[in-house]
Amino acid sequence: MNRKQLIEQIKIKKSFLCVGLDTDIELIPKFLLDFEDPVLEFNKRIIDATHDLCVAYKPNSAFYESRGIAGWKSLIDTSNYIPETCLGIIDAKRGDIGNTSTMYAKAFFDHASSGMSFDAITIAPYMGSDSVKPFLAFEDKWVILLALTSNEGGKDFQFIDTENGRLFENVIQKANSWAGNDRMMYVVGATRAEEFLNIRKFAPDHFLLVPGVGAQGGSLQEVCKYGLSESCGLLVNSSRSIIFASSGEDFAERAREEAKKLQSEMEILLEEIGF
Ligand SMILES: O=C(O)c1cc(=O)[nH]c(=O)n1[C@@H]1O[C@H](COP(=O)(O)O)[C@@H](O)[C@H]1O
Repeated sequence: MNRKQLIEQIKIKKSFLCVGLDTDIELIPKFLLDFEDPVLEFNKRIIDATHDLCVAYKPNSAFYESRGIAGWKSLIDTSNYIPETCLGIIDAKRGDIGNTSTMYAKAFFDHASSGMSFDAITIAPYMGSDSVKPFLAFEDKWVILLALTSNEGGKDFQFIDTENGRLFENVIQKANSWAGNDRMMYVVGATRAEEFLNIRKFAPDHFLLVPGVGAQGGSLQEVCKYGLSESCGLLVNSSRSIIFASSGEDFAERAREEAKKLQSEMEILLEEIGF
């Protein structure tokens, strides 16, 4: 899905919600354990219940890799179940020397090779340009670079002063020369709402992937106050607060209710900026 198509979906659905598929097999309703692939069954029902309310799904690969072969199979089958009207983001936080990055890119982007063809991948910037560019060599795919993360430890390095501002500002400025806003997004945690105004100086109309609303306590209103751009420019992710809203048989309906609450707030926020 390219930038134009993503913006179209945001307009159609009046939503910039990303549902995080952090599907912990220990937390899914017990009755699903009778299915051949309980995680896939869970994800399918979540997707069926929410796809008209969100514009992206983000499986976090840790929850799948941790289950070995069965987990990879759940991830592959989930990737192929994500509808075309939603951006498929694999949250893998990769990045390595060039030839290794190319293999990571093949793993998540090249359907003929791995059975998966996500639209976008989260990447750690620490190893620099030659660790990121192999992902950009795959046509029409997005890199979502970690800039300012939502966790407490994000402050350990990301706020260090450099001659080009703080390290996360430096990351954005540098990465802007690797690809435009049609191929590059940045991760900015919802718990850092006060920084959005500043980030928009460096990335005025880039899409920002914003995790941290819901279980981590970030505020959608605060993020939007400073973060919305003229093309919307936000994908706000929530994982646990949606997918684990109930541990009973009604989990998919409850997930829909939680997604609907966020979508309704988003609709108002989009209207306010005339989007
Ligand atoms: O790259 C991410 O998505 C990410 C970056 C970040 O700074 N903080 C963060 O929480 N995430 C991811 O976003 C999701 C947040 O999940 P919830 O806290 O359950 O909504 C998890 O998959 C995290 O790995």
